[in-house]
Formats: sequence, C-alpha cells, structure tokens
Amino acid sequence: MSAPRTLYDKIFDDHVVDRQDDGTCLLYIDRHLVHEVTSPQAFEGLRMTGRKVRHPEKTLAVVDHNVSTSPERKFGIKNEESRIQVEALATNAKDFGIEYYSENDIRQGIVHIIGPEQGFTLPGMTIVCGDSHTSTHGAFGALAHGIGTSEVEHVLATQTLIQRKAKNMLVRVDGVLPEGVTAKDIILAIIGEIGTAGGTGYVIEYAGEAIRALSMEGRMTICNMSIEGGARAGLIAADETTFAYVKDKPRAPKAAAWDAALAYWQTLQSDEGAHFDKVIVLDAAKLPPIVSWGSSPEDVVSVQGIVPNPDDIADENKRTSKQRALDYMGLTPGTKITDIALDRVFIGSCTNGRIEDLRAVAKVVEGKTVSAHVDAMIVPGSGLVKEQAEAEGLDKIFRAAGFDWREPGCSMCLAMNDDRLKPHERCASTSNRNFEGRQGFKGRTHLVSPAMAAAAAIAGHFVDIRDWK
Ligand SMILES: CC(C)[C@H](C(=O)O)[C@@H](O)C(=O)O
Ligand code: SF4
Repeated sequence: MSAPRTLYDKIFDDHVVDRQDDGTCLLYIDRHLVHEVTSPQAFEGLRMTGRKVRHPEKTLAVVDHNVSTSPERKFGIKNEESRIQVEALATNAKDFGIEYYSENDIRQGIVHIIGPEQGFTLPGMTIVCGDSHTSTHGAFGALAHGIGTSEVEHVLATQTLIQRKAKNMLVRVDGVLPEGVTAKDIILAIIGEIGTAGGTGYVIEYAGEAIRALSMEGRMTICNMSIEGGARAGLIAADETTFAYVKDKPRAPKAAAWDAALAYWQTLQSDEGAHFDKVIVLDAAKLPPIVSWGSSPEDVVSVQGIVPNPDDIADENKRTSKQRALDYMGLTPGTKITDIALDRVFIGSCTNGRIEDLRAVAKVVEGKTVSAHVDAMIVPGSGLVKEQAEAEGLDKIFRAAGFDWREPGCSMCLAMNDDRLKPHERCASTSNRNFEGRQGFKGRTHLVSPAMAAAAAIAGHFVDIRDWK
C-alpha cells in the first residue's frame, strides 16, 4: 500500500513530467487562461524566438481589467493605454490561434468567472493564469495558481511549468453557518486568524461541514482569497455539488468522456490519514458578518465590533503599521463599525461577482432606496452573469433602488479602468484587496460580503445584516 496522500499530492503527482533530485519538477498544465495585463510581453517573447503556442485549444483569452464597464464601450475604449492593451490581446489571440472573448462577446467577463462558466475549469486539472486570483479555480478540486509573465511565455510555448512542491495545509470549517453569514465571512475570518503570511509556502485544502454545504459560488469566493492568506493555491475536493455545476457546461466532457472523467474525479480526495503540515479548525456557527477596518485583508473585525486600538499591540513594527493603516483609513480607535459612514459601494469582482452574489444583494435591497449620500454600483462578473441576472429581473430591482448596473469587468476592484474612488472616499466593497490606493489614489476600502455591502448602501453606514428587515 502506498502512503496516504492529500488531494494536492494527488493532482501534483498526476501532472509530473519530470522530477529532479533537488525537488524541482516540470508539471504538465491542462488549462491556461490569459488576460490583457500580463500577456503582451509573453507573446512578444514567442514572436522574437519564432515560437508557436503549443496547445492553443488549452488556452483561452479574455479582456477584463482594462475594459470600461459603461454601456458606451461598444463604441470603443476611450482611454489610450487601456485601448492599446486590449487591442494587443485581440491581435495576439488571432495571430497565435487562441480563442478570445472581446468586450462585445456575451461570454466575456473576469477571467476567473468565465473559466468555470465555460467548463474550461474542471476537477483534477492544473490551471494557470498570469493573475494571482487564479486560486479561485481550486474550488473545483483543480490545482490552480497565478504565474508571472515569463512563466506565461513558458506555458504558452511548452504547456508545462517548473514548480516545486508546496506544503499541505488543512483548514477545516466545522458546523453550520448562521443566517446572514456567508463564504466571504468565512474566508475573511480565516485570513484574520492566520494573517496574510499564514499560508506562505502552502497549498490550502478547505474541508469540513460548512465548506461542503457551500454552493460552487461560495467555494470560489473562499478559494479566490487563498492568495490574500499568502497560500500558493486553495483547493476544495470535488463532490456532487461540483459535478452538478460542471455537467453540460460548453467545454465539459460529454457522454462516455463524461463518465470516464467522473470516475477519475471521484478518486480526488485526501486519503484518510494523509499528512498535513499545518491544520486550522474554525467553527462556522460562531462566525459573525465581518468588516475589514485597515489596509490589509487580515485587518478584520465583527460588524458588532469596534475599530481596534494599535496601542494594544505589543510588537512595535506591527503597532506602527496598524497605526499607519488607521491614519490612511481616517478612522479613530474605539469607533463602532456600525457608525462608519460610506460614500461608495462596489458590488462585483472575481470574489463576489457571480449570480448567487447578485441574488443575495437583490434580496436585501428589493423595495428599498440607496442612501442619498452613497454612490453604489453593481458590476456583474461576466456577460452570462449579467444575462442571467436580467432574466431574473434583478437589474430592475437594482435600478429601482438607485444602483448603477454596469457591464462586466474587474471594474473598481482595482484602479486600472475608469471606475475608481476619489481621494478619501470610503467604500464598502465585495472585492478581495484593501491595500492603499487599490480602488483609487487615497481611496478607503472596507471588504465585506455582498449582503453586507447591499445593506450598507441602503443605510449609508455598516449594519449587521442579521438584523436586516
Ligand atoms: C493585474 C493582475 C496581474 C493582478 C493580479 O495578479 O492579481 C490583479 O488581477 C489583481 O487582482 O491585483
Ligand atoms: S476582479 Fe479584481 S481580483 Fe479579480 S482578477 Fe480582476 S482585478 Fe484581480
């Protein structure tokens, strides 16, 4: 009998093409997603050396970061820099024979939303993209992680990647989530617990009753933010929920190929007794809705809490950095989280821009009105999410409540397109990063779940969604 292995061990082993004595491995890559920001130099590299893309059919390109989310975008991108980057990807995709979703294609959207929608993302695969939030795809029991531009070129040319094995971490979330508490709150709580460096050198497998109970959307939210916890990737073993989501997706295997794939996918679980180098256990029943107060995703507190006091921190470096975060955020220690007033609300991103997120928002805001001093926008993660939301009449609910309903893209998750905060504007955001300047120069970001962002838009300040009527 061979030693018990983790899910990560199994997927890794199944993709090793070559293993050197020092542990350096060459891994086969099943799927490569490409966006406009990290690919131009990679394609340029291929051109300069006269190389082709090894497997165009295992590569999919989409524009997301730079696209405008205004309906006007069908008349062309105004911003010169963005237009050049978007046009470069269109040209590269054409020249190298790669399927490409332009901003006018219904299938366009954030790279980590469109992969799963198309069935391009499947269990057991190795998936890479020149983007840190590639960890999202781990929700399907796939080994998925971000790579740099030189690695993008390497994968384009060879369909392989040089990797060393990471360590195994298990995060087990037991129990049942209380009403109003979501996948976003679970992952924010985990990052609050382990810190942004807690996952460094690890691949995290999420397991336990609360994880099993999540939809694919919720699982993607969790795996998406593995990177904010410092991990190389996040994984959730595929199960009936996964198979039901994947089945009949455009690129999923069909007929006999489906049966064969399913038989393999069902073997992809951590074995009983498999070794994890680090184990964290959380009780879902004890989790509150969470709000970030600082400029790091680990700066989190319960919505019922207060802005913490850096003076209470013993470590001097940490104290200084948290004081700086408070100054940046314009917050005073001791302020109740529910007393923090907002200027902007952003609902979207690859963390929370899927249909289930929009349904949760609609449930909160139906028949209500956005606060007079809040500017609130909702950005579907893809054209298909937008189409589905509109088929369900969600756009009407959003518009009637005073939300701006936009075209798909990364939008105000990062200040790389027209959607951004003005200096000192304070925003409740469903995205994943709250670094200084992330949503715009001197902008102030508070990370929350979609339901919490929706309630904050209506009330004009944070409210405990568990009390929402
Ligand atoms: C622009 C891109 C390279 C970047 C990433 O790698 O994550 C972006 O998607 C982000 O979320 O900061
Ligand atoms: S939505 Fe945000 S986190 Fe996701 S890929 Fe785009 S910029 Fe990165």
